[in-house]
Amino acid sequence: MKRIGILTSGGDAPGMNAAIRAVTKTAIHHGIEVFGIRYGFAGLVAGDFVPLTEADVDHTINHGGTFLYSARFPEFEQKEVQEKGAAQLRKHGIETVIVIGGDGSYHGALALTRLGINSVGLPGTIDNDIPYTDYTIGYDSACRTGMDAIDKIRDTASSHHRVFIVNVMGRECGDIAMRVGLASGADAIAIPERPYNIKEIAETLKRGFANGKDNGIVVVAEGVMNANDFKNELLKYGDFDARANILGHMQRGGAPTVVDRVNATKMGNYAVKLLLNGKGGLAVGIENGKLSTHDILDLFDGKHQSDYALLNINDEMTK
Ligand SMILES: Nc1ncnc2c1ncn2[C@@H]1O[C@H](COP(=O)(O)OP(=O)(O)OP(=O)(O)O)[C@@H](O)[C@H]1O
Ligand SMILES: O=P(O)(O)OC[C@H]1O[C@](O)(CO)[C@@H](O)[C@@H]1O
Ligand SMILES: [Mg+2]
Repeated sequence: MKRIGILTSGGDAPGMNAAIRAVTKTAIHHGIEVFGIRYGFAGLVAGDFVPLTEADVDHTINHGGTFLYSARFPEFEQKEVQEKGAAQLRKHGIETVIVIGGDGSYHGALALTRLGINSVGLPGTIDNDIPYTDYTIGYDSACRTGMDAIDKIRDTASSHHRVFIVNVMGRECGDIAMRVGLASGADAIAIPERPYNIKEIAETLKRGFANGKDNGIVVVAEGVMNANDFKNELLKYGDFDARANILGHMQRGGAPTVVDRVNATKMGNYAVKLLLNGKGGLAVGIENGKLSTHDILDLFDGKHQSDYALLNINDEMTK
Protein backbone atom coordinates (compact mmCIF):
# COMPACT_ATOMS: atom_id res chain seq x y z
CA MET A 1 0.00 0.00 0.00
CA LYS A 2 1.45 3.35 -1.07
CA ARG A 3 -1.43 5.79 -0.78
CA ILE A 4 -4.36 6.29 1.60
CA GLY A 5 -7.31 8.57 0.95
CA ILE A 6 -9.28 10.13 3.79
CA LEU A 7 -12.65 11.86 3.77
CA THR A 8 -15.23 13.24 6.20
CA SER A 9 -18.91 12.75 5.43
CA GLY A 10 -22.35 13.55 6.86
CA GLY A 11 -22.71 16.02 9.73
CA ASP A 12 -19.38 17.39 10.94
CA ALA A 13 -18.22 16.75 14.48
CA PRO A 14 -15.49 18.21 16.74
CA GLY A 15 -12.52 15.86 16.65
CA MET A 16 -12.72 15.04 12.95
CA ASN A 17 -9.59 17.15 12.37
CA ALA A 18 -7.80 15.28 15.15
CA ALA A 19 -8.63 12.00 13.36
CA ILE A 20 -7.39 13.34 10.00
CA ARG A 21 -4.20 14.48 11.70
CA ALA A 22 -3.63 11.09 13.34
CA VAL A 23 -4.17 9.24 10.06
CA THR A 24 -1.85 11.59 8.18
CA LYS A 25 0.97 11.51 10.68
CA THR A 26 0.75 7.74 11.25
CA ALA A 27 0.68 6.97 7.52
CA ILE A 28 3.57 9.30 6.73
CA HIS A 29 5.64 7.68 9.47
CA HIS A 30 5.01 4.33 7.77
CA GLY A 31 6.15 5.75 4.42
CA ILE A 32 2.64 6.04 2.98
CA GLU A 33 1.29 9.07 1.15
CA VAL A 34 -2.02 10.55 2.27
CA PHE A 35 -4.59 12.26 0.09
CA GLY A 36 -7.37 14.32 1.59
CA ILE A 37 -10.62 13.88 -0.33
CA ARG A 38 -12.59 17.09 0.05
CA TYR A 39 -16.39 17.29 0.43
CA GLY A 40 -17.02 13.65 1.32
CA PHE A 41 -18.23 11.27 -1.37
CA ALA A 42 -19.11 14.20 -3.65
CA GLY A 43 -15.42 15.17 -3.78
CA LEU A 44 -14.45 11.54 -4.24
CA VAL A 45 -16.50 11.26 -7.41
CA ALA A 46 -15.31 14.68 -8.62
CA GLY A 47 -11.66 13.76 -7.93
CA ASP A 48 -11.19 16.63 -5.47
CA PHE A 49 -8.00 15.22 -3.90
CA VAL A 50 -5.28 17.13 -2.06
CA PRO A 51 -1.99 15.63 -0.86
CA LEU A 52 -1.62 16.03 2.92
CA THR A 53 1.70 16.70 4.60
CA GLU A 54 2.51 16.84 8.30
CA ALA A 55 2.56 20.62 8.01
CA ASP A 56 -1.00 20.56 6.64
CA VAL A 57 -2.29 18.87 9.78
CA ASP A 58 -0.20 20.90 12.19
CA HIS A 59 -2.33 22.95 14.60
CA THR A 60 -5.57 21.25 13.55
CA ILE A 61 -6.10 18.99 16.58
CA ASN A 62 -7.77 21.80 18.51
CA HIS A 63 -10.12 23.03 15.78
CA GLY A 64 -13.79 22.06 15.40
CA GLY A 65 -15.35 21.33 12.02
CA THR A 66 -13.46 19.46 9.33
CA PHE A 67 -10.85 21.16 7.19
CA LEU A 68 -11.55 18.60 4.44
CA TYR A 69 -15.16 19.81 4.45
CA SER A 70 -18.15 17.50 4.51
CA ALA A 71 -21.14 16.85 2.30
CA ARG A 72 -24.36 14.93 2.05
CA PHE A 73 -24.27 13.32 -1.39
CA PRO A 74 -27.14 10.82 -1.72
CA GLU A 75 -26.09 10.06 -5.31
CA PHE A 76 -23.38 7.86 -3.83
CA GLU A 77 -26.05 5.26 -3.06
CA GLN A 78 -26.09 4.43 -6.81
CA LYS A 79 -23.74 1.69 -7.97
CA GLU A 80 -22.59 3.57 -11.08
CA VAL A 81 -21.69 6.64 -9.00
CA GLN A 82 -19.74 4.44 -6.56
CA GLU A 83 -17.86 2.97 -9.53
CA LYS A 84 -16.92 6.47 -10.66
CA GLY A 85 -15.55 7.15 -7.18
CA ALA A 86 -13.49 3.95 -7.22
CA ALA A 87 -12.20 4.82 -10.70
CA GLN A 88 -11.05 8.25 -9.47
CA LEU A 89 -9.12 6.59 -6.66
CA ARG A 90 -7.44 4.12 -9.02
CA LYS A 91 -6.54 6.95 -11.40
CA HIS A 92 -4.70 8.66 -8.53
CA GLY A 93 -3.06 5.43 -7.32
CA ILE A 94 -5.03 5.51 -4.04
CA GLU A 95 -5.65 1.94 -2.90
CA THR A 96 -7.37 2.43 0.45
CA VAL A 97 -9.72 4.95 2.09
CA ILE A 98 -10.59 6.00 5.64
CA VAL A 99 -14.12 7.34 5.99
CA ILE A 100 -14.98 9.46 9.03
CA GLY A 101 -18.74 9.84 9.42
CA GLY A 102 -21.99 8.42 10.67
CA ASP A 103 -24.00 5.33 9.77
CA GLY A 104 -24.81 6.57 6.26
CA SER A 105 -21.14 7.18 5.51
CA TYR A 106 -20.35 3.59 6.54
CA HIS A 107 -22.51 2.37 3.63
CA GLY A 108 -20.21 4.34 1.34
CA ALA A 109 -17.11 2.80 2.94
CA LEU A 110 -18.53 -0.69 2.48
CA ALA A 111 -19.43 0.03 -1.14
CA LEU A 112 -15.83 1.08 -1.86
CA THR A 113 -14.46 -2.05 -0.17
CA ARG A 114 -16.72 -4.20 -2.36
CA LEU A 115 -15.28 -2.41 -5.39
CA GLY A 116 -11.77 -3.42 -4.34
CA ILE A 117 -10.78 -0.29 -2.40
CA ASN A 118 -10.21 -1.45 1.18
CA SER A 119 -11.94 1.09 3.41
CA VAL A 120 -12.22 1.57 7.15
CA GLY A 121 -14.88 3.65 8.94
CA LEU A 122 -14.31 5.86 11.96
CA PRO A 123 -17.38 6.94 13.97
CA GLY A 124 -17.60 10.70 13.48
CA THR A 125 -20.92 12.16 14.60
CA ILE A 126 -22.08 14.10 17.62
CA ASP A 127 -25.15 11.86 17.93
CA ASN A 128 -23.34 8.83 19.45
CA ASP A 129 -25.75 6.61 17.51
CA ILE A 130 -23.24 4.12 16.06
CA PRO A 131 -23.30 0.48 17.19
CA TYR A 132 -20.18 -1.09 18.75
CA THR A 133 -18.65 2.06 20.12
CA ASP A 134 -19.24 3.70 23.48
CA TYR A 135 -18.19 7.07 22.14
CA THR A 136 -18.35 8.59 18.68
CA ILE A 137 -15.94 11.37 17.75
CA GLY A 138 -17.70 14.64 18.60
CA TYR A 139 -20.19 13.33 21.16
CA ASP A 140 -18.25 14.47 24.21
CA SER A 141 -17.62 17.93 22.74
CA ALA A 142 -21.28 18.37 21.81
CA CYS A 143 -22.24 17.37 25.36
CA ARG A 144 -19.82 19.89 26.82
CA THR A 145 -21.25 22.62 24.59
CA GLY A 146 -24.80 21.65 25.57
CA MET A 147 -23.88 21.62 29.25
CA ASP A 148 -22.17 25.04 29.03
CA ALA A 149 -25.21 26.49 27.27
CA ILE A 150 -27.63 25.13 29.87
CA ASP A 151 -25.45 26.44 32.71
CA LYS A 152 -25.94 29.90 31.19
CA ILE A 153 -29.63 29.37 30.56
CA ARG A 154 -30.08 28.39 34.17
CA ASP A 155 -28.61 31.70 35.34
CA THR A 156 -31.33 33.64 33.59
CA ALA A 157 -33.97 31.03 34.47
CA SER A 158 -33.15 31.46 38.16
CA SER A 159 -33.25 35.25 38.00
CA HIS A 160 -36.80 35.13 36.63
CA HIS A 161 -38.13 31.96 38.30
CA ARG A 162 -38.64 30.46 34.87
CA VAL A 163 -38.82 27.03 33.35
CA PHE A 164 -36.70 26.46 30.24
CA ILE A 165 -37.34 23.69 27.76
CA VAL A 166 -34.08 23.09 25.93
CA ASN A 167 -33.83 21.11 22.70
CA VAL A 168 -30.53 19.31 22.17
CA MET A 169 -29.64 17.38 18.99
CA GLY A 170 -30.57 13.76 18.42
CA ARG A 171 -33.29 12.80 15.98
CA GLU A 172 -33.44 9.15 16.97
CA CYS A 173 -30.86 8.87 19.71
CA GLY A 174 -31.22 10.36 23.20
CA ASP A 175 -27.55 10.05 24.21
CA ILE A 176 -26.81 13.77 24.06
CA ALA A 177 -30.01 14.60 25.97
CA MET A 178 -29.30 12.07 28.73
CA ARG A 179 -25.67 13.03 29.30
CA VAL A 180 -26.23 16.77 29.00
CA GLY A 181 -29.34 16.52 31.16
CA LEU A 182 -27.51 14.69 33.91
CA ALA A 183 -24.45 16.97 33.71
CA SER A 184 -26.50 20.15 33.87
CA GLY A 185 -28.79 18.99 36.68
CA ALA A 186 -31.99 18.94 34.65
CA ASP A 187 -35.33 18.42 36.37
CA ALA A 188 -36.45 16.15 33.55
CA ILE A 189 -35.04 14.56 30.39
CA ALA A 190 -37.10 13.39 27.41
CA ILE A 191 -35.60 11.12 24.74
CA PRO A 192 -37.09 9.47 21.65
CA GLU A 193 -36.42 5.87 22.74
CA ARG A 194 -38.34 5.94 26.03
CA PRO A 195 -41.86 7.01 26.97
CA TYR A 196 -42.19 10.27 28.88
CA ASN A 197 -45.13 11.86 30.66
CA ILE A 198 -45.53 15.62 30.32
CA LYS A 199 -48.05 15.80 33.17
CA GLU A 200 -45.55 14.05 35.45
CA ILE A 201 -42.81 16.47 34.34
CA ALA A 202 -45.10 19.40 35.19
CA GLU A 203 -45.67 17.88 38.65
CA THR A 204 -41.90 17.58 39.18
CA LEU A 205 -41.41 21.23 38.23
CA LYS A 206 -44.27 22.40 40.47
CA ARG A 207 -42.85 20.41 43.39
CA GLY A 208 -39.46 22.01 42.75
CA PHE A 209 -40.85 25.53 42.95
CA ALA A 210 -42.94 24.62 46.02
CA ASN A 211 -39.74 23.35 47.69
CA GLY A 212 -37.93 26.62 47.08
CA LYS A 213 -36.24 26.06 43.72
CA ASP A 214 -36.07 29.19 41.60
CA ASN A 215 -35.81 27.56 38.14
CA GLY A 216 -36.73 24.51 36.12
CA ILE A 217 -34.79 22.86 33.29
CA VAL A 218 -36.22 20.24 30.94
CA VAL A 219 -33.82 18.77 28.37
CA VAL A 220 -35.65 17.42 25.32
CA ALA A 221 -33.97 15.58 22.43
CA GLU A 222 -34.97 17.14 19.12
CA GLY A 223 -36.45 13.82 17.97
CA VAL A 224 -39.03 13.95 20.79
CA MET A 225 -40.63 17.28 20.01
CA ASN A 226 -39.79 20.86 19.19
CA ALA A 227 -39.05 22.75 22.43
CA ASN A 228 -41.80 25.30 21.69
CA ASP A 229 -44.43 22.57 21.25
CA PHE A 230 -43.18 20.84 24.38
CA LYS A 231 -43.52 24.10 26.31
CA ASN A 232 -47.11 24.52 25.09
CA GLU A 233 -47.97 20.96 26.14
CA LEU A 234 -46.37 21.54 29.54
CA LEU A 235 -48.34 24.72 30.12
CA LYS A 236 -51.55 22.66 29.98
CA TYR A 237 -50.54 21.15 33.33
CA GLY A 238 -48.98 24.09 35.15
CA ASP A 239 -48.99 27.85 35.17
CA PHE A 240 -45.25 28.36 34.66
CA ASP A 241 -43.38 31.28 33.24
CA ALA A 242 -41.70 29.17 30.58
CA ARG A 243 -39.39 29.69 27.61
CA ALA A 244 -38.14 27.38 24.90
CA ASN A 245 -34.59 27.26 23.61
CA ILE A 246 -33.28 25.25 20.65
CA LEU A 247 -29.51 24.84 20.90
CA GLY A 248 -29.19 23.61 17.30
CA HIS A 249 -25.97 23.59 15.30
CA MET A 250 -23.86 25.34 17.93
CA GLN A 251 -23.57 21.81 19.38
CA ARG A 252 -21.61 20.73 16.30
CA GLY A 253 -18.95 23.45 16.64
CA GLY A 254 -16.14 24.45 18.94
CA ALA A 255 -12.84 23.00 20.03
CA PRO A 256 -12.93 19.24 20.68
CA THR A 257 -12.63 18.05 24.28
CA VAL A 258 -9.75 15.95 25.60
CA VAL A 259 -11.91 12.82 25.24
CA ASP A 260 -12.66 13.52 21.58
CA ARG A 261 -9.07 14.45 20.71
CA VAL A 262 -7.66 11.35 22.36
CA ASN A 263 -10.31 8.96 20.99
CA ALA A 264 -9.98 10.43 17.49
CA THR A 265 -6.20 10.11 17.62
CA LYS A 266 -6.32 6.51 18.86
CA MET A 267 -8.88 5.48 16.26
CA GLY A 268 -7.14 7.31 13.38
CA ASN A 269 -3.81 5.68 14.25
CA TYR A 270 -5.46 2.25 14.49
CA ALA A 271 -7.29 2.61 11.17
CA VAL A 272 -4.00 3.09 9.31
CA LYS A 273 -2.59 -0.07 10.91
CA LEU A 274 -5.65 -2.06 9.85
CA LEU A 275 -5.18 -0.93 6.25
CA LEU A 276 -1.47 -1.71 6.44
CA ASN A 277 -2.47 -5.25 7.40
CA GLY A 278 -4.66 -5.53 4.32
CA LYS A 279 -7.95 -5.20 6.22
CA GLY A 280 -11.03 -3.45 4.83
CA GLY A 281 -14.79 -3.19 5.32
CA LEU A 282 -14.23 -2.61 9.03
CA ALA A 283 -15.55 -0.08 11.50
CA VAL A 284 -13.36 1.06 14.39
CA GLY A 285 -14.81 1.76 17.82
CA ILE A 286 -13.93 2.15 21.47
CA GLU A 287 -15.66 -0.38 23.71
CA ASN A 288 -15.06 -0.49 27.46
CA GLY A 289 -12.07 1.78 26.94
CA LYS A 290 -10.41 -0.46 24.34
CA LEU A 291 -10.07 -0.12 20.57
CA SER A 292 -12.29 -2.57 18.71
CA THR A 293 -13.21 -3.51 15.15
CA HIS A 294 -16.34 -4.99 13.63
CA ASP A 295 -17.42 -5.76 10.09
CA ILE A 296 -19.33 -2.77 8.77
CA LEU A 297 -22.08 -5.24 7.81
CA ASP A 298 -22.55 -6.14 11.49
CA LEU A 299 -23.12 -2.49 12.29
CA PHE A 300 -26.12 -2.36 9.99
CA ASP A 301 -27.74 -5.23 11.90
CA GLY A 302 -26.63 -3.95 15.30
CA LYS A 303 -28.09 -1.20 17.42
CA HIS A 304 -26.14 1.31 19.47
CA GLN A 305 -26.39 0.41 23.16
CA SER A 306 -27.29 3.62 24.92
CA ASP A 307 -26.56 4.01 28.60
CA TYR A 308 -30.16 4.36 29.77
CA ALA A 309 -28.94 4.16 33.36
CA LEU A 310 -28.30 7.89 33.00
CA LEU A 311 -32.02 8.47 32.51
CA ASN A 312 -32.93 6.16 35.36
CA ILE A 313 -30.56 7.98 37.72
CA ASN A 314 -32.07 11.33 36.80
CA ASP A 315 -35.60 9.98 37.23
CA GLU A 316 -34.74 8.52 40.62
CA MET A 317 -33.46 11.89 41.79
CA THR A 318 -36.23 14.07 40.41
CA LYS A 319 -39.54 12.22 40.12
N1 LIG B 1 -26.66 3.47 1.27
C1 LIG B 1 -25.59 4.23 0.98
N2 LIG B 1 -24.72 3.80 0.06
C2 LIG B 1 -23.63 4.54 -0.25
N3 LIG B 1 -23.36 5.75 0.29
C3 LIG B 1 -24.21 6.21 1.21
C4 LIG B 1 -25.35 5.49 1.62
N4 LIG B 1 -26.01 6.19 2.58
C5 LIG B 1 -25.30 7.32 2.74
N5 LIG B 1 -24.21 7.36 1.94
C6 LIG B 1 -23.22 8.43 1.79
O1 LIG B 1 -22.87 8.93 3.07
C7 LIG B 1 -23.24 10.31 3.19
C8 LIG B 1 -23.57 10.66 4.60
O2 LIG B 1 -24.68 9.91 5.03
P1 LIG B 1 -25.75 10.58 6.03
O3 LIG B 1 -26.23 11.86 5.41
O4 LIG B 1 -26.75 9.52 6.35
O5 LIG B 1 -24.91 11.02 7.30
P2 LIG B 1 -24.16 10.12 8.37
O6 LIG B 1 -22.87 9.63 7.81
O7 LIG B 1 -25.09 9.07 8.88
O8 LIG B 1 -23.81 11.20 9.48
P3 LIG B 1 -24.83 11.98 10.48
O9 LIG B 1 -26.11 11.19 10.56
O10 LIG B 1 -24.08 12.00 11.76
O11 LIG B 1 -24.98 13.33 9.91
C9 LIG B 1 -24.39 10.45 2.18
O12 LIG B 1 -24.64 11.78 1.83
C10 LIG B 1 -23.87 9.60 1.05
O13 LIG B 1 -22.88 10.30 0.32
O1 LIG C 1 -26.82 19.85 9.51
P1 LIG C 1 -28.09 19.17 9.12
O2 LIG C 1 -27.99 18.52 7.78
O3 LIG C 1 -29.26 20.08 9.28
O4 LIG C 1 -28.31 17.95 10.12
C1 LIG C 1 -28.74 18.09 11.43
C2 LIG C 1 -28.65 16.76 12.07
O5 LIG C 1 -27.30 16.33 12.09
C3 LIG C 1 -26.98 15.82 13.35
O6 LIG C 1 -26.33 16.80 14.07
C4 LIG C 1 -26.00 14.72 13.22
O7 LIG C 1 -24.79 15.24 12.76
C5 LIG C 1 -28.32 15.53 14.01
O8 LIG C 1 -28.32 15.44 15.40
C6 LIG C 1 -29.15 16.68 13.48
O9 LIG C 1 -30.51 16.41 13.52
MG1 LIG D 1 -26.63 9.20 10.38
